[in-house]
Amino acid sequence: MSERRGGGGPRRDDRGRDDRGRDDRGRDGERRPERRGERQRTPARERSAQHRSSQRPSERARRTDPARLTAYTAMREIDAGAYANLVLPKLLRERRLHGRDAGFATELVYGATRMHGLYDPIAAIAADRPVERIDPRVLDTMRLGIHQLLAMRVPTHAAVDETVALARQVNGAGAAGFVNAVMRRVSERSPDEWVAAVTAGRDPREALAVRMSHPLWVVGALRAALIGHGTASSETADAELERLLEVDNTPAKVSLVARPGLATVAELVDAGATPSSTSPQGAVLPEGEPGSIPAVREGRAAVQDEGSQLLALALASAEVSGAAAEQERWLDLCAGPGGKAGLLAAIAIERRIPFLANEVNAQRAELVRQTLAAAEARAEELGTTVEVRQGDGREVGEASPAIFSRVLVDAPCTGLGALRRRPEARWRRQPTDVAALAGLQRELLASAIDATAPGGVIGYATCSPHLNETRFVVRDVVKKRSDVEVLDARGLFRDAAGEPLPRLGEGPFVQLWPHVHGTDAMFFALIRKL
Ligand SMILES: C[S@@+](CC[C@H](N)C(=O)[O-])C[C@H]1O[C@@H](n2cnc3c(N)ncnc32)[C@H](O)[C@@H]1O
Repeated sequence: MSERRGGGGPRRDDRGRDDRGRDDRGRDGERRPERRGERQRTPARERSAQHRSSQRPSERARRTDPARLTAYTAMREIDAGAYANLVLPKLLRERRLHGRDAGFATELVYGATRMHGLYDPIAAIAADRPVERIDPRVLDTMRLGIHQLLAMRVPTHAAVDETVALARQVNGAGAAGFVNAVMRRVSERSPDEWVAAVTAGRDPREALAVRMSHPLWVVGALRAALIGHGTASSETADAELERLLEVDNTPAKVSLVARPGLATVAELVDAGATPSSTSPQGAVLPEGEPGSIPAVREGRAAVQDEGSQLLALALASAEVSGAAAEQERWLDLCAGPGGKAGLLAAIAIERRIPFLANEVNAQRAELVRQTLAAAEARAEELGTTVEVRQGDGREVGEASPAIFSRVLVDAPCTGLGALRRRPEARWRRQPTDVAALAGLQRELLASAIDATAPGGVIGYATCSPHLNETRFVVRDVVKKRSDVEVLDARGLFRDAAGEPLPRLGEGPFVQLWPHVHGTDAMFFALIRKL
């Protein structure tokens, strides 16, 4: 699209650039005021000034509120590659937005980012042009407006007026007229009518992908995973898939873990959390900032998905025998940023077992050090060790063969099991990523097996249920070796009351699901070294 501004001076497209490609906008894309005397008024500027004076002052001065402006800035940064969960809290802090304003901006950014697979076709119909022909900045404004109109309880007039005010402020007056027309058209139909309009004529899988705002390849991969892990049959897969996609579009609750020996669930409950029914070490924070809880601030507790807690607890409770049992030593091969290492290290320390966390990336290794600081201090008190090492996990098996009793490989993966936490992730991942990670995942698992002492156990985990990152990796690595056996891991997954967790798949592996267990879709395989 090129919504040109009129007049004979430098023409500006709706990217805010003039004919010479100069950008006259600040970080928000907001127009910077010209310095006094910087430029003479051209006839066109004169006309524009006359036009402004015929506008109602309320219209002329109309600026949107800080929450919407912050949401727009976050959307632009996400478009440039930022992560929503990092950029938004930073902007909220910088702009001192708290409470309801912060909540509103968060809902706008997360909702508009997550749902633009549905909103873009709606925008295309309302704008009467493909979204590829709408400037990305203007499209972000529209996505925020459509989310308010179709998914939030913002009154229609406020959603339209505020979106137009935002467009005028950040996209320019020409674009604001265009946004106004699109918002009015969107407001003429109900959400259901829009879904019917954008899915008409599509095959059922594609219609589901658009309605649930997921890339088609992700929908296909998740359906295959539901069947391949034994969670659904081909008859029940579609209903199950729909529930899964719905939960992917629902903000995840804030789960906390009390690291054993450092904090207790009771301490988290005293701070306002409720005990988790899923994890014996877990609690759920209904509202408020986790960072305001002393145990979290001090690294004795942390924010952690209950699925991650369950698999760390499962690895810690698996039986080891032989040489591995004689001298226990634990390894987390791919530890960054340290969530599971934090829980495993705390358990190891209580049992006076040395713990090593390995991570290839220097920055992430530093995060692991920070995460384990409280555990390290406790280890010193109890005369044991917690170490962090930066290095390639693929080399550990050869460098330190057969010395660890329990090894976790929480492999780098596509993260398709944690889409509800990362609104932009579904749009960034590509089917080629799965193949690109395949070799690394196999090499890391093989190295972990080499590093494990006879009688020891290896836990292979991913936060993706994709069959190529889970079952097929384990199958391929195990079939090449005669020194391992796959164990049935299901019995090790127990809820907070100690009862077996239901619906873990057909075994021997465990596949957790957000719509079944309320956790991320974590995969876990338990392998014994013979
Ligand atoms: C899924 S994350 C691990 C998450 C972590 N276990 C936690 O709970 O916080 C995978 C990690 O593997 C690391 N990684 C990637 N390639 C690696 C390699 N060759 N050796 C060791 N770590 C690697 C990544 O940098 C990333 O930090």
